Amino acid sequence: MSKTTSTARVTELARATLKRLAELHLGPTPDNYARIFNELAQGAGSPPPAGGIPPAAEASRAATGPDVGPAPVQAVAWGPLLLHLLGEWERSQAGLTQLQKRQSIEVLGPASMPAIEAGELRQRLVRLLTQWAALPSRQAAGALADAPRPVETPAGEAIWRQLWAQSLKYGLLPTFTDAEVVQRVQGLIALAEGGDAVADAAALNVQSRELWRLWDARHAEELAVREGLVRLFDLMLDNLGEFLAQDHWISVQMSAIQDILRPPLDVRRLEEAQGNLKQLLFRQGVLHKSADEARATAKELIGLVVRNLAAYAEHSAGYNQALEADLRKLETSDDWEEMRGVVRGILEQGREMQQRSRELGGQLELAQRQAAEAHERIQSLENELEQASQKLQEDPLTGALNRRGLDLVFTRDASRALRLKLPLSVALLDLDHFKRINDNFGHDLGDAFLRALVDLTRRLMRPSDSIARMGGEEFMLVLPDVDAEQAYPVVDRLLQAFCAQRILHRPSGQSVQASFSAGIAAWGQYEDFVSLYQRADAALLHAKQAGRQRLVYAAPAEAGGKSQPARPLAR
Ligand SMILES: Nc1nc2c(ncn2[C@@H]2O[C@H](COP(=O)(O)OP(=O)(O)OP(=O)(O)O)[C@@H](O)[C@H]2O)c(=O)[nH]1
Repeated sequence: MSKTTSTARVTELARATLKRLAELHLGPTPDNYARIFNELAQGAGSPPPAGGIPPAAEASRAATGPDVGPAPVQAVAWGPLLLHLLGEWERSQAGLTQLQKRQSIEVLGPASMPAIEAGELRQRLVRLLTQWAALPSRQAAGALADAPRPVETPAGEAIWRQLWAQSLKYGLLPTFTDAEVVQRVQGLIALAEGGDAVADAAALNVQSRELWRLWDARHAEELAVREGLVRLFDLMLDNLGEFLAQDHWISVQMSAIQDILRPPLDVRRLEEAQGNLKQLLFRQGVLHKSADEARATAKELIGLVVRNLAAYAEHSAGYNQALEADLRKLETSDDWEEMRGVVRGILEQGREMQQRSRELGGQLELAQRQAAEAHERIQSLENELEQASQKLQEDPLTGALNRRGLDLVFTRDASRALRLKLPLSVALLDLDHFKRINDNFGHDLGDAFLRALVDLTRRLMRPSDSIARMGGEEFMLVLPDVDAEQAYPVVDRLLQAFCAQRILHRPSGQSVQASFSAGIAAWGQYEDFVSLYQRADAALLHAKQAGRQRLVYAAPAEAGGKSQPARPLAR
């Protein structure tokens, strides 16, 4: 066997090894590589490579490339894509000449490449590589005959290098932050763009592979770390939230952060939510610190008063004892001089006591004033803190609770109902023909009706009742202490007041009226929220189907939470 033939075999074996690694979803580590290479070499009757991994192994997974077929084009990362391009460029596909490959790349439009958008370039590349990858290799598997290497023309080489440089510049470079990787990519772009084509081709090849290896290692590790962190963070929040459940504002923060972490993680949503949360946390942090300081001041004042009172009590106890002794002396003494001395002493001590109590009185008054101020400050800070926390639970348009707020309220009211064995009902409200109102009079008027409903609810219902916006024009009322029959007149009163209320549409001068339909459901003890919501929703649907502007009872929870033909009430 000639030296050239042996080298070609090893190269082919290396390529087959990489393919096998990819099929088995094994990482291209030296150990995995050596094991598979040996297996294939034994199968093909070739000796295992001497000196570890042969040069072709450096192609890593490029020989097979990423699974560009089924993955959405946007999801294909540039790194694997470019490696795939390298691999397919080097592979000899049956029925595809190197000239045809070069022509396909020319068609990608490298001449106008600077004008091509990165996404468009990626799409074109993916399409092309999918076609190339579908073609079998020119040699049958296991046949390790030499393949004639197509000869590169200088023009083809130039196009290839240009495509490579543009892909790196517009596709890969913007995705890196790591300084070392960025530097390497820039070096590679410079190499691909200029210089002596023939002399630099080998360097370009080697450096591209090195870059890929570096990128692959960093990327895989970074991904694993990020996923692990999110999981860890989520777990921590779960436990911390429970642990701190009694601290209302912290538990609200926890649920807000968990909302952000809920997949799919969308970068824009993540950044927006992080921004809001940061602001809120900062604000709450400041308020908390001020409240703590005010509390510490109040504590200090109380300590001062107690210390003064103790000193005063000690002193007055001493005064009383001295007074008793003087009085006894007065009773038993016949000596006028002695008696005068005793009386003088008593008067002196009395004056001292008076002075002391005046001082203490002044101190007490000051302390009392400061304590009252501190108390007021604590209260107002705590109110502000509460309001800041509530913002996280509020729908910004109407001021009704949002879904998170509803979760908290429902959990609170349901556990209270369970504890006190009291009923609890909900009503699911949906504005009628709301689209028509929006379409005819504009969204501002639509919004005004949404706010009007929430305002009316606040005016007409008990302070313990709550209203939450479920989304769009759908709201949920949570009514503690009432069953469905008792909830009916309450919701009916709201419906009548809402229908009677007209809102002026200034541009047309029309006064517009709206209505809603509702499904009323009594909570079955231990029933979960989803089942309660579904029953109320089924009743709401019946109310809509029966003509709107009406209330319908939901099927009882005992019926397994399944809706039954609803019982419309006379209206
Ligand atoms: N003004 C305003 N409109 C909204 C808001 N959220 C959702 N909507 C609109 O509410 C309308 C709801 O329309 P549909 O779901 O067809 O319901 P509908 O017209 O009320 O019909 P029925 O419920 O069957 O009586 C849509 O046009 C939404 O765009 C909002 O915050 N403000």
